[in-house]
Amino acid sequence: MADPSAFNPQLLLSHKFPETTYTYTERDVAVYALGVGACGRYAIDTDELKYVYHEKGQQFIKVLPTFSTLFSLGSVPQGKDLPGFRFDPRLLLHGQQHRSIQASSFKCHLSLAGLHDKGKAAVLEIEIRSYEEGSGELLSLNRLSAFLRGAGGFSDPSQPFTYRDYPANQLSAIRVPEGPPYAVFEDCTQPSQALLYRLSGDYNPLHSDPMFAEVAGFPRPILHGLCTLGFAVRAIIKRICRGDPDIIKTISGRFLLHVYPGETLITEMWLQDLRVIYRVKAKDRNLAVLSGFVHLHGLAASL
Ligand SMILES: CCCCCCC/C=C/C(=O)SCCNC(=O)CCNC(=O)[C@H](O)C(C)(C)COP(=O)(O)OP(=O)(O)OC[C@H]1O[C@@H](n2cnc3c(N)ncnc32)[C@H](O)[C@@H]1OP(=O)(O)O
Repeated sequence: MADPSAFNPQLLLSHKFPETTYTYTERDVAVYALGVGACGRYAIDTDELKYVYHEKGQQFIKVLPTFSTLFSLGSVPQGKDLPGFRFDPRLLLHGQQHRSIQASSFKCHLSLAGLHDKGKAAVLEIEIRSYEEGSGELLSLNRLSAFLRGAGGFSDPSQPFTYRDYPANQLSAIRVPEGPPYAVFEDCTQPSQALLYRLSGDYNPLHSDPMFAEVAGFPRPILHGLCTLGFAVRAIIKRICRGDPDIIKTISGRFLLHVYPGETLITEMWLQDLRVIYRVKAKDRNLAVLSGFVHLHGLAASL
């Protein structure tokens, strides 16, 4: 449990994060796509080759919509306490992710979007708004929740501390429909998936170091949550968007259970107007590992 005397809500809520810049190249885009399994089963997959190769040159490759989730990770204070709030970074798990957006250099503004005392854990929400340099146009909004095991219990249990600065209808916990899914897609992660994904910038040893993973409570390194999310959204682009990534508008997901690199993932999809509810299961364990929803700009012509 957290030490309640270390908790200072005023200090925490008034904390200003430094502005950061995120810059990327076509190479980063392609490395990311490979990291989330694009062309993993079939190197000349016509739906996916465009994320890593274009016959006219690399500047023409397509950017996966989940690429923008990377803007958040470079700028969040991983492995550090925040002013007025203490936690053990080794016990941190990515809990949720929400993003709405595409350009090559951004200014990223971080802010604290929420903090909740769940007793056994604290849920810390961080919002990252990415703006185009020069015009200042808002290009992407990411909100991530970190589930900080062992950092709860910092407030009065009869009135646990809870703070959120965004509308409740943006929360991603979702009820999966009872009926059969509209579409299903099965894909294999590789045993080396996390080692490849980390090259996109998330070097947390939880995903690569067996000793670190053990301290965090896992028999071996686990997959990055955002890698699993990348697999899920690729499945939706394939099955619902008929290969067109630009149809994706917003993405939300809650990480329900860890995934081991090498596991086969089954993504089930339910279509409700312009919303896709999805659930990802680890096939061999038959357990749900991620669920959420995606909003679409429209439906693919062939649906
Ligand atoms: C400073 C921020 C830096 C962030 C950097 C991100 C670095 C990335 C790391 C990773 O990628 S880790 C790998 C991906 N994540 C995972 O594998 C996590 C998978 N999920 C789980 O293991 C579990 O769901 C959990 C998060 C351990 C929670 O399970 P548990 O059984 O302990 O919780 P519950 O008893 O069900 O719920 C308690 C309480 O918390 C709320 N809650 C539950 N899950 C989440 C979640 N995923 N996100 C946010 N909140 C969650 C839940 O609603 C309960 O609240 P109440 O309903 O009681 O109010």
